[in-house]
Amino acid sequence: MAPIIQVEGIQKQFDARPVLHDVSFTVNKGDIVGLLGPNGSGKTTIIRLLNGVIEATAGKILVNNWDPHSQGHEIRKISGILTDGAGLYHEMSGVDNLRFFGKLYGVNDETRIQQLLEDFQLADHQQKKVGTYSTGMKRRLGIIKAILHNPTILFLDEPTNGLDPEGIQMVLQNIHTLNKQYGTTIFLCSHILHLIESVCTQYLFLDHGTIIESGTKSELETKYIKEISVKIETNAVVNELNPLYKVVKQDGSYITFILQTKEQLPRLLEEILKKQFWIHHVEIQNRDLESLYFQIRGVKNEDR
Ligand SMILES: Nc1ncnc2c1ncn2[C@@H]1O[C@H](COP(=O)(O)OP(=O)(O)OP(=O)(O)O)[C@@H](O)[C@H]1O
Repeated sequence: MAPIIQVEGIQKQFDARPVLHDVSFTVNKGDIVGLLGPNGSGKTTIIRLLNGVIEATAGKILVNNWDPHSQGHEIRKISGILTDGAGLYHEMSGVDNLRFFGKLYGVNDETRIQQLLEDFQLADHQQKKVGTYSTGMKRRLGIIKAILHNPTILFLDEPTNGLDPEGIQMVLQNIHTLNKQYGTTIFLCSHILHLIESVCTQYLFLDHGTIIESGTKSELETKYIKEISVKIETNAVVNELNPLYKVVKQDGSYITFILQTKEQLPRLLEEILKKQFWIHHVEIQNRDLESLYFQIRGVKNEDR
């Protein structure tokens, strides 16, 4: 896949205070990239740099082969962006906001506007002033505004902030559909790791203004997760199992094992069943994105 975002040796200072140091990464067309990092690590700053809202102190950025600083208007034509305030006009109704931004993007498609209002369950509220909307409603309208012109690249800064579980599902579903149907490249940052885990294909880990790690979940798992912690609901008698499977906890019918490789898991399950014990539930505990996040940050902090 061809790269659509190329970032090389970016530095950014605000009032001589360095915020980003030597940030480099590439995003390929059609990827859904999650930029992860603690508060203040520079995620929003990166999104603003990619859109040409602010200028880098040093380094090179290309978005669809355009320089965001001198060709930001080109980038904005093919991209959608959702940021904290969403840039909505509070004195205007929801639908008028969309008509206004639609015109700016050259999209005068009332059918599309109405369809998106339906999809994000805002159709009944479209005539109300945006100032009267709840946080979640503003967020959903902001997302419609960002995707109205069917962008090639979508930048989402904390897209699920302020949304209820239904709203979160709506947004994640839409991200997925856009990517699958149109091959939209999506660059998002979020703190809610278990939510973005279901949509992202690649991750960038940012810490103190530096990308400390990147890759697919499977690449990162292979690199960082050395042991697998698995919790099994079973009536197995531990002494009757191969001692290779280390038991770290037993709580009623829940036994937690530590395995050295993922290949050991089917063997362990097979052994339990062969010995005529039952298994009701199996849960791998340390292979989720959150575990990876802490593992990576821990390892990198030790290296410092
Ligand atoms: N316009 C600005 N002027 C001065 N400092 C700024 C400006 N914008 C951001 N910063 C500083 O840059 C650092 C990175 O901010 P940024 O908003 O990019 O972090 P973030 O990772 O998005 O944080 P959060 O998770 O809290 O949204 C912070 O210390 C912030 O205070």
